[in-house]
Amino acid sequence: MGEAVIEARKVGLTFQTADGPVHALKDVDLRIGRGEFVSFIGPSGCGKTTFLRTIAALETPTAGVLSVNGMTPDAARRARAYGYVFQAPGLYPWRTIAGNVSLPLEIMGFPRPERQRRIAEVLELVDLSGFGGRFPWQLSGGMQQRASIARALAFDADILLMDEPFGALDEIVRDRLNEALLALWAKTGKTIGFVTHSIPEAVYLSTRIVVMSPRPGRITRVVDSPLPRDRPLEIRDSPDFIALAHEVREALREGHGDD
Ligand SMILES: Nc1ncnc2c1ncn2[C@@H]1O[C@H](COP(=O)(O)OP(=O)(O)OP(=O)(O)O)[C@@H](O)[C@H]1O
Repeated sequence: MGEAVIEARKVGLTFQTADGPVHALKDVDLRIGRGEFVSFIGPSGCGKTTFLRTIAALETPTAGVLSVNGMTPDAARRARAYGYVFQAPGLYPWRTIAGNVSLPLEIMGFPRPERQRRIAEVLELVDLSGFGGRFPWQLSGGMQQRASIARALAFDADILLMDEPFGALDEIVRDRLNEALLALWAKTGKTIGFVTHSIPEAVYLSTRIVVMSPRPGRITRVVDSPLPRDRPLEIRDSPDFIALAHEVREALREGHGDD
């Protein structure tokens, strides 16, 4: 593995709630190298979202050390080290697609010509050229999610964090977006952290799959993918793909067994 972009050492996070402490993460050790595509998979409540949020400085670990591009997550956030894609597209209905993509650039003070150049570039990357003038409600769910990916790409961060971005979409659309995401990853060389509930999605997309288990949320297995980086959708019928999916399923089952 190359240079570490994200490094977690014994990271823990305990939420103090009215019902007592909730151990959302415990002893999470992980090193993500530049250009990797790492998926996080596990049952509901195992801390996948919480871990992604700690990387993005949206939560603060209560134990251990976490670094992003060699900085604290908070310093990395201020240095615009990553784009974040949420489960729902979260586009402003009163802004056009181009206007939504433009928003982070406006906040960061990019001059108008630079904003226009970047908007055109990222809309092309997600195959939405020609839709910049439309409003979110004029687009399908899959197109809206592509627009939210464009917004996360607009300021060209090296890291893309995605929390179940395709969970709400039907399978055909999801397949297409999975293919598009791999193409984008190949083209941009970004480091991607991706949360999913779907074994086939994790296996199709990832160079490594991190299997997590709840109570307390922890990593129970990290599975390296032997699949080539160039992956047509048909690869899902190959013996290597099926064996890998089986391995991830077994790891999920073992994690459950410890409860
Ligand atoms: N702000 C919070 N306050 C208290 N508890 C929280 C908070 N955020 C998350 N939790 C708890 O931490 C645990 C991990 O939650 P998290 O959302 O990270 O799980 P997840 O694996 O992403 O689940 P899902 O797949 O359902 O999204 C859960 O028990 C959850 O209830």
